[in-house]
Amino acid sequence: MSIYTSLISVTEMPISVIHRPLPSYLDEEKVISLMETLKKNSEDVPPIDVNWVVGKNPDNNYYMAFGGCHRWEAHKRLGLPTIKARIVKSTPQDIKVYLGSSTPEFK
Ligand SMILES: Nc1ncnc2c1ncn2[C@@H]1O[C@H](COP(=O)(O)OP(=O)(O)OP(=O)(O)O)[C@@H](O)[C@H]1O
Repeated sequence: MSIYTSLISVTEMPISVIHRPLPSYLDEEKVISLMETLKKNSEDVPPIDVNWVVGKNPDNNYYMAFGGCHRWEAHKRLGLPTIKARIVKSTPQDIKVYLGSSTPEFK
């Protein structure tokens, strides 16, 4: 088994547990087009990347997404409860690349 299979997995995740700390800049036509694809051929829409950090307390799991803005918005507008996610096991240092000094404390 490759190391990657233990660190990365694709799953349907409840949208409500994923945090998106950065604002999305959206191309309206792309959002609408993605909504159509989700309705007709949802398998054509690949998973978004979700960074998973385990807190200092190992019971605390943090799920964060930085890209996939259009796919996220299309799911939200359709009222879908879950989104296909590629979960990437990450460290607070990985999150710092995106958030710098705004990186939260992972308790
Ligand atoms: N109707 C569609 N319009 C755009 N992309 C589509 C559509 N259907 C399937 N896709 C796929 O969905 C993915 C969209 O990725 P894309 O990088 O364009 O946007 P995003 O990642 O959701 O948003 P952003 O890049 O702004 O964070 C691509 O892999 C694309 O092939």
